[in-house]
Amino acid sequence: MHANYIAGHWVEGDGITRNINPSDTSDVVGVYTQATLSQVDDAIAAAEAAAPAWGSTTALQRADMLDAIGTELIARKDELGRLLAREEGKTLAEATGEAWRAGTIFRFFAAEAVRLRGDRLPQLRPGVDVDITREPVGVVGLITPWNFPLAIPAWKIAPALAFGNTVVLKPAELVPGCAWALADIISRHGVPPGVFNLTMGRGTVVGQAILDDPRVAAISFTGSAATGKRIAEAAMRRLAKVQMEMGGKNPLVILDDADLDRAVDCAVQGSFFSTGQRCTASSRLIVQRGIHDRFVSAMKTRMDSLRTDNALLPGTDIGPVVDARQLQQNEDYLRIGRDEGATLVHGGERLRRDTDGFYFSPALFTDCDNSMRVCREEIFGPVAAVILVDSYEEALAVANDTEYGLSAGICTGSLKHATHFKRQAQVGLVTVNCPTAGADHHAAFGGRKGSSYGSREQGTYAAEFYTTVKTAYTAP
Ligand SMILES: NC(=O)C1=CN([C@@H]2O[C@H](COP(=O)(O)OP(=O)(O)OC[C@H]3O[C@@H](n4cnc5c(N)ncnc54)[C@H](OP(=O)(O)O)[C@@H]3O)[C@@H](O)[C@H]2O)C=CC1
Ligand SMILES: O=C(O)CCC(=O)C(=O)O
Repeated sequence: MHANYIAGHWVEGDGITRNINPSDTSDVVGVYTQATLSQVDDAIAAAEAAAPAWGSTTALQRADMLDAIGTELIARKDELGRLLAREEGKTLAEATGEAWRAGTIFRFFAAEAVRLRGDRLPQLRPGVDVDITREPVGVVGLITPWNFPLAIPAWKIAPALAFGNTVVLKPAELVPGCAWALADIISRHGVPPGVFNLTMGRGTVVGQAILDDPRVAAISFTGSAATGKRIAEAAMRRLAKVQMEMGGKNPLVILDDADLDRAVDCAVQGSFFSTGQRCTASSRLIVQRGIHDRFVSAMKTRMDSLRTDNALLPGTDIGPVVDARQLQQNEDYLRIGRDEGATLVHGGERLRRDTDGFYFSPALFTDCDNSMRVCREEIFGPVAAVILVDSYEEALAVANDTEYGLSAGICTGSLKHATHFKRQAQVGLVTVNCPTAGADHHAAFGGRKGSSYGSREQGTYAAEFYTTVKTAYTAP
């Protein structure tokens, strides 16, 4: 049994989660405990008690610990990648890349800890100095989803600790293995008891208890828009600082002058890699008339060559869907799309493989209209909808006609259109001749409209959420 990590101790709760491999449902990755409400209370109390001392450590002390954690993650990327692929279903290559990415994130924030800057402003009143410094927020609650079980916890935990906060992490119940492995590594690199706590269990129980606790000063959440709204309401009720990264319905625009091979690469990677289970996935492919038929035909050819199979097998391009519920959701949207008049031109089938898993072939719809539900609602699976347009102007209008605003891409050879799109796309992340998915850890990550709320994650921008600004006037 894998236990929670609370106040520097491994503690068993009273329920269990069996972590099932979506590539092979007979494979139990591990058995994980679920925190009781009193254990969540203990974790928050420990984090609160540890906060003053941790906030007073030197930046170099914190940097050294984060660097050591990152170094271990990178050194063990193959083993951790295997664990991730087993519990979440990403291909081994993607999962190993994610383990490496988690390590580089810790190392990046190790350096950020010592780079945190303040300001000294000119005096306005004679003899009165004005300084601006950034201080830790206090106890932060981190609630994370299943689709990036190492990278997302890493990009929340690392800046939180770097800037002197203490942490209570609630990972998604579907993927406790990576969170537990991360806690195990953190516990062995000198982080004092109470500074980092892991409480596993259900969102509606453990997550809700963290959300509602007044000692938790800030909440960082990634997950669905529906849960995000509940998180926002709970945070607002008690005026907690909150940051939320939610869904997307991300457009990839393909203009007549695009390089066809590159456009197909971007679409296939963005729509189907990681089984389409990314908030940055390209789920709407907005294609200009002159290239439309060639693009659809080239997509079908490329999709024929994609192997959907066990995530651990070499040669697998697309792993399984994460669980039976998500598989059902994907299939429901295929039916909804067909009923609305879209044409399924490729994939969308449940597949049988040597092991019993949730296999679903990437699906491509054509003849889509942006008002259809498959073009408006996040499916969170390997399903892309092609929308035909006549001009760049129409493509931009369709791209922006969504309640979401996370990422948007354009494939074009035109500097004029690329430049205009970069400025006019109503999103937080815009790409030109690159997939809409796949963010770098040193750059700001987040969106607009219904996709995100609060300040940006990652890069130097993360300091905004994990610190609070203090202005000091001093007459020496
Ligand atoms: N944009 C994104 O990055 C993601 C979007 N999604 C979308 O969300 C759908 C459902 O996925 P799911 O994982 O259930 O997403 P959720 O939004 O339900 O879950 C995200 C996290 O929030 C937790 N949570 C759930 N309810 C509460 C609550 N009341 N209070 C506090 N925490 C809570 C979950 O816990 P637990 O699940 O352990 O109970 C999980 O840790 C997907 O089909 C997909 O459409 C999912 C993942 C990521
Ligand atoms: O595209 C990425 O690399 C990150 C995507 C992400 O954060 C998500 O899907 O939740």
